[in-house]
Amino acid sequence: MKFSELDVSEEILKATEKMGFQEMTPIQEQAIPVAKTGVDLIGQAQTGTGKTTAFGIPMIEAVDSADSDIQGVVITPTRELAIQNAQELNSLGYFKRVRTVAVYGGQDIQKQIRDLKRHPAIISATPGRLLDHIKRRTIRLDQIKVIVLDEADEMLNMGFIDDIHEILENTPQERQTLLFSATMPGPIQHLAEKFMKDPKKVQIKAKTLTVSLIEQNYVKVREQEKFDALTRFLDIQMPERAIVFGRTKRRVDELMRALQKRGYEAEGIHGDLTQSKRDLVLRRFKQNEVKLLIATDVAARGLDISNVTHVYNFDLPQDPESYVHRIGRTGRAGKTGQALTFITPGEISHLKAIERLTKQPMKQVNAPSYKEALAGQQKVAVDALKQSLENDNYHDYETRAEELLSDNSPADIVAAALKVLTKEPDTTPVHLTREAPLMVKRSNRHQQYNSRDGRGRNFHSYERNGERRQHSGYRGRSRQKSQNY
Ligand SMILES: Nc1ncnc2c1ncn2[C@@H]1O[C@H](COP(=O)(O)OP(=O)(O)OP(=O)(O)O)[C@@H](O)[C@H]1O
Ligand SMILES: [Mg+2]
Repeated sequence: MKFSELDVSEEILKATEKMGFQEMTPIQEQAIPVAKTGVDLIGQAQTGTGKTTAFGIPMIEAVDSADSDIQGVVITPTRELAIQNAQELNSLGYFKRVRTVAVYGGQDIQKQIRDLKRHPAIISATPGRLLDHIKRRTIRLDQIKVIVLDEADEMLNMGFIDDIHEILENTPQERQTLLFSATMPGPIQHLAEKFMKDPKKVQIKAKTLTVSLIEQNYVKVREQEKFDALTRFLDIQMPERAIVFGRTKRRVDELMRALQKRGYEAEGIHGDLTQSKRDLVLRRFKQNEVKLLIATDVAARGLDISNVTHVYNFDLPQDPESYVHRIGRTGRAGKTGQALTFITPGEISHLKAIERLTKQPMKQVNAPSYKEALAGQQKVAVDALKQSLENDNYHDYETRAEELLSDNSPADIVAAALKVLTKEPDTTPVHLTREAPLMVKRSNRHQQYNSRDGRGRNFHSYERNGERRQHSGYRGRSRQKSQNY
C-alpha cells in the first residue's frame, strides 16, 4: 500500500515522497490509520521497519503548527536517538511547518532554552533533561496531545520508570499515548497498560522476532581467546561498517585501544564520554571515516545508520531483548546483514535464552585460524593488484619492474609485492581486563536471564550520566549499575 492511499494531508505525502518512501512498511500501514483515530496504541514490529514514521505521521497530523504550545513529545532512552528522531520528525513535518526540537542531556541547556523560545510543536527528548526543563518551567507539557515512548519497553525498565511517571504526571489526562518497540515483554506491557486507556495493539506478526535478512552466527571461544578471534573474523569478513558491542565502558575503551594497536580504525562510544565526543564519534562512523564502532548498549537501540554490514557481540548482552536490538543495527529497511556473537564456555545457557526469545536458531561457526585470516588478507592484496591491472594505471612503474626482472623470477617478485601489500594478521600483544561470564538467574516472571546482581531485570542506565542524578527514585541501584555502562 502506498502512502498516497492513506487519509493524510498533502503536506505529509509530499514529505514522504521527498524522503524517498513509496510503499508503506507493514507497521506503517497498520498503525497509522489506528493512531490517527486518537486511541492509545502499542506498536510492535521488527527492528529497522519504519516505526519512527509510523508514530511520526499521526503525531504531526495531530498537532497544529499555528499553535505556540508544545503538543507532542517523543521520549527515548538515549541522546543520539533523541537527535535522530527529531531529524526524522522534522523531515516529515517539513511541509506542514511542524517543528521538532531535540532536548537531551549533555548539551548546553541555555541553547536548548533558546531553541524552545521559538515554539516548536514537538519535543524529542531524553527523560532526565526533559524533567530538568519541566522543573525550570522552560517546558510545559499541559497542552500535550500525543506522547510517544519510543523503545517503550526500555523506557519502562526499572532505570527509567520513575522519570516516565513523573513526566506523565505533567501531561493532560486526555492525551494520546503511543508505545513503540521491536520487543515488548509481557510484564512490561502489563505495566504500560496501567497508564494507557484501553490500548489497541498493532503487532506485526513474523515467524521470528529478529529480521530474517540478518544471518546470525555464534562462535564458542574462551575469554582470553576472544580478541584474537575477533581480529581474525575482521580480517576475513572485512566489514564495510561494523559495530562491536562490549559489556562495559572500560571494555569498550580497552577494545578500541587494542584494535587500534593492531592497526584497525576503531572509535568507541559510551556514556562516560562527553556529548561532543559522542557526536564526533558517531559522525565519523556515519561518514565512513572509521569502519568500526565499539559501543556499549548506548548504541543498541533505535540508531539508524545505513550500511552497517556486521554486528559483533564481543560480549553477550545483559538480556535477550538487548540482543534483538543490537543485531537490529544491521539488516535495516530491507538490507541484509551479519551478526556474530561470542560465547564463552560458561555462557551457553544464555545462547539458548536468546534463541527462545528470537525463535531463530543461531549457526555455530569456528574461529578462523591464523592461516585462514592470512588467506583472507592475501585475497585483499590480490584483488587490489588485479584492480590496478584492470585500471591500467601502473605504466610509470614498468622501468622498475624490468630492473627487478633482470635479477629475480616473475613469481618471486609478485609474491614479494603481495607480501608488502598484505596486512598480515597482527599478533601484537594487547591488554584486555578479564570479564566474568554473565551469570544465569532466571526470573520466573519471564524467560530471560537477569543481571549479575540478581536484583531483577536488568535496567540499562546508559543515558543517565550526569543528567539523572538530581531526580532519581532508584539512586542507589541505578547509579551503581550505570557505572558499568
Ligand atoms: N516506507 C518506507 N520505505 C522505505 N524506507 C523507509 C520507510 N519507512 C522508513 N524507512 C527507512 O527505514 C529505516 C528504518 O526506520 P526506523 O529507524 O524508523 O526503524 P525502526 O522500526 O524504528 O527500528 P528500531 O526498532 O531499530 O528502532 C530508516 O532509514 C527509514 O528512513
Ligand atoms: Mg526506532
